[in-house]
Amino acid sequence: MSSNTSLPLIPSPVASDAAVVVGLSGGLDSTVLLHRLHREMPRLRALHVHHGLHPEADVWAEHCVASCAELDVPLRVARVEVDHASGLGLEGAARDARHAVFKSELRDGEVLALAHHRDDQAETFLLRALRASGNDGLSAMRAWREYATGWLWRPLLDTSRADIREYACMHGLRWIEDPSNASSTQDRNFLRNEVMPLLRQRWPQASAAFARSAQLAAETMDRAADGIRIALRACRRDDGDLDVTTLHRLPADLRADVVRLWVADARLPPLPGSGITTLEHELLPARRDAQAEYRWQQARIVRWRDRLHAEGLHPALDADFHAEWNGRDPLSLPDGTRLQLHGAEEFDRTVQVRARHGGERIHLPNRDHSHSLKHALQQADIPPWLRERLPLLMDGDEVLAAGPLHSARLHDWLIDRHARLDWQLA
Ligand SMILES: Nc1ncnc2c1ncn2[C@@H]1O[C@H](COP(=O)(O)OP(=O)(O)OP(=O)(O)O)[C@@H](O)[C@H]1O
Repeated sequence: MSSNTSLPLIPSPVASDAAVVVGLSGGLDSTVLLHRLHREMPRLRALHVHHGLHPEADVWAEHCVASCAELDVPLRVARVEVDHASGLGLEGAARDARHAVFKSELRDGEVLALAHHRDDQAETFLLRALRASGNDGLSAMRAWREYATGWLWRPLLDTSRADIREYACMHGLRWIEDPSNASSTQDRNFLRNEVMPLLRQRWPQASAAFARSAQLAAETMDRAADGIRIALRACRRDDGDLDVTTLHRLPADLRADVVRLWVADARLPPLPGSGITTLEHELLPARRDAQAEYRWQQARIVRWRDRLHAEGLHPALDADFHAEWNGRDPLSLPDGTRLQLHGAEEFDRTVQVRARHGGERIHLPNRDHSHSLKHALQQADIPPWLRERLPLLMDGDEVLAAGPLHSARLHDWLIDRHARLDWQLA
């Protein structure tokens, strides 16, 4: 450590008098970060997300209250419900919930400071390398990047875990040990508890070396970014999807970089090596009418017609979901979809919103007979990733709408009133 009492900080991305919010878990790293920042940052506050998952969760929150009171730093404790059925695993769901809170709590221009350090960086680098990531993934975590309407800053990213611990002891700080860190079931804990100690026996600087490689990958990525971005611009359609024919014309190396940058722009996790292989061997050569996809870490790329589409996986609307709606106020569904009626006060009578069950029929405008909804959606060129998750607007057994597709009755009703029905999918 450079001095016994001070830890060097990576400079903040914005002016030193910017408002900073420390993400405070109550563990060693963020307790040290809070202590280290409190004298330096005149506008500092802390945010603790109470996940309510652990029997000791209240103790962690109380510890954060006490640490902040001691330093006279304002603290907000935000409680969240973690979605156990999200398919992300409990850790992943808690992380998602935490970031949702960070984003909603952050005010314009505020900087969120997280206590990731050099050993975290080394672990992230190794985890990405084990998924055969390219430079985007190997860049691991950035010391700062734009985040929500402000910034995310990792001031301790160049600092080792040992130095953080030494600082805490030196200043008599108290923190809470997370008991789940001791179990090596999780990949990251396995690296931390079993692999890294072994590597350090032979290469004492192993963590620093991996973190340095991450930084070199980030620099390579940044240098090449301009050329890749120009190629990406040529391949990207107005709706954000990639045009397969244009993409195919690029040399394979550049194509891989373009797809990785496109994925990064969509704020999805870095594409593993197997993603590029699947792209080359399955998605690009797929028949135009086939529907091929590649999934990784709660994200997917779908090939449909001449397009590649990338998105985070959305929890599907429950098959039993059912809501009554009079159209007066916007309706938010549990999967994040939002429905809004514009230009009319409300429907003549309450309608229902539910998931598709299959086998439904719809009577379209200017047609004599009803049609299978499945075929009607295909005919309307609605992409499969939307088709899968469009909820239905029903009047009893009659389908009034499936997303942008309207029945003759709803169509006439909206025209009469110069009204409009909007669906926003999350
Ligand atoms: N419950 C919490 N409330 C507020 N901030 C938290 C909380 N948990 C973690 N943080 C902040 O996030 C940082 C990273 O924590 P942790 O490594 O557990 O999270 P993560 O988001 O899963 O990280 P990773 O990106 O390494 O997977 C902590 O150092 C702390 O600053």
